[in-house]
Amino acid sequence: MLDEFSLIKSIEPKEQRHQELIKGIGDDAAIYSTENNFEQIVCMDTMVEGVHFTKATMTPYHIGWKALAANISDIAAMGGYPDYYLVSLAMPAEWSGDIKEMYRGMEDLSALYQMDLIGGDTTSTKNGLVVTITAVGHTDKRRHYLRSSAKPGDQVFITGYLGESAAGLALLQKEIDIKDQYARRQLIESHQKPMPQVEAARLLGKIPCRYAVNDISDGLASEANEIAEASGVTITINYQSLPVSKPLMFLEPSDRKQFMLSGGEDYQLLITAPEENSEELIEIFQQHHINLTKIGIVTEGCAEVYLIDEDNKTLLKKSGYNHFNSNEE
Ligand SMILES: Nc1ncnc2c1ncn2[C@@H]1O[C@H](COP(=O)(O)OP(=O)(O)O)[C@@H](O)[C@H]1O
Ligand SMILES: Cc1ncc(C[n+]2csc(CCOP(=O)(O)OP(=O)(O)O)c2C)c(N)n1
Ligand SMILES: [Mg+2]
Ligand SMILES: [Mg+2]
Ligand SMILES: [Mg+2]
Repeated sequence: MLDEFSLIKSIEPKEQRHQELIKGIGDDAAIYSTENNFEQIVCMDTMVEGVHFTKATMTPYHIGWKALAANISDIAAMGGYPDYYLVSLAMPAEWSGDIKEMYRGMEDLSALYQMDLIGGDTTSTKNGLVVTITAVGHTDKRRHYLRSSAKPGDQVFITGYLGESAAGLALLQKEIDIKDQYARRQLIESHQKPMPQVEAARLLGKIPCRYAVNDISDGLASEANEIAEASGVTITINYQSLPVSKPLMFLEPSDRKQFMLSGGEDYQLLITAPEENSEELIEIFQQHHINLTKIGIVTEGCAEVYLIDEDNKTLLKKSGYNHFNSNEE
């Protein structure tokens, strides 16, 4: 069976029928131009019981919050602002009492951005809750950021911290243990209630230059490879440059490395930007108190990602989450 990414490649249409379409399949969201000064952004993400959550890892409130957060994150990764969303529920009868709470989770997050819930669909299913959200957003004309825009000489940045969500999941599934209650709470919250990086993405627009952006849903290794592939460049990441959040200091170094590189569901942004704009970029993020860290560089070469850790330089493969091939390392 084809893995997730090969399957998606195999269904990509051969022709494009609307000339307004700027990007269809192959980025975080689709984007097309309109007659006014905006571009429209549309995306869809699904959460499936047993794959994205279980009753032990997420409450109904968190399922609602996170399903919407994943979609808003894809809009942010295009440089956009979220406006509307639609919700499709495939629901086993046992979940009917929990749906109100799920919508409360969505409502609380959507209120932060003044988003409107404008529709959806409801069906029954025999096994497992499935929540699919379509989100609609916009960006100013030509202020969208594609995965294919990275160029040799660019620097690579990350917002926030990586690995917290995967560590939170490992705690919830009792695969690891941390005694410190504050650290536990923070990691579990990162897993259950992630914050999409809309403000960070919009801040990029204050320094108009060429950006490639991807949000981290499948893990840094995977998302960096996607930018490298789409842009036809080599990306080199320095492991020692990755910021380590305080709660992650409680982990074994090998677990920490695995979570930070391949954990996924952090919904932080991976960004490349020209070197000449980098200083200004770091400054404006500092002014707005949003974490932005330089973690690597873009060079000429084929679509590859390398990881430097102390004196070792190794190929960093797409080792993150892959539906149908989730044990790939
Ligand atoms: N079943 C599908 N049919 C058509 N397009 C799809 C399908 N699944 C994914 N895509 C498209 O493939 C691209 C990559 O999807 P995905 O890996 O889910 O991105 P992300 O990790 O940013 O959510 C997106 O453009 C998405 O819209
Ligand atoms: C119970 C449980 N097991 C495993 C995971 C880990 N996990 C599931 S899906 C996923 C990746 C993100 O989901 P995906 O459907 O690939 O979202 P997209 O990349 O399209 O945004 C991860 C890390 C989880 N969140 N919960
Ligand atoms: Mg994405
Ligand atoms: Mg997706
Ligand atoms: Mg994915």
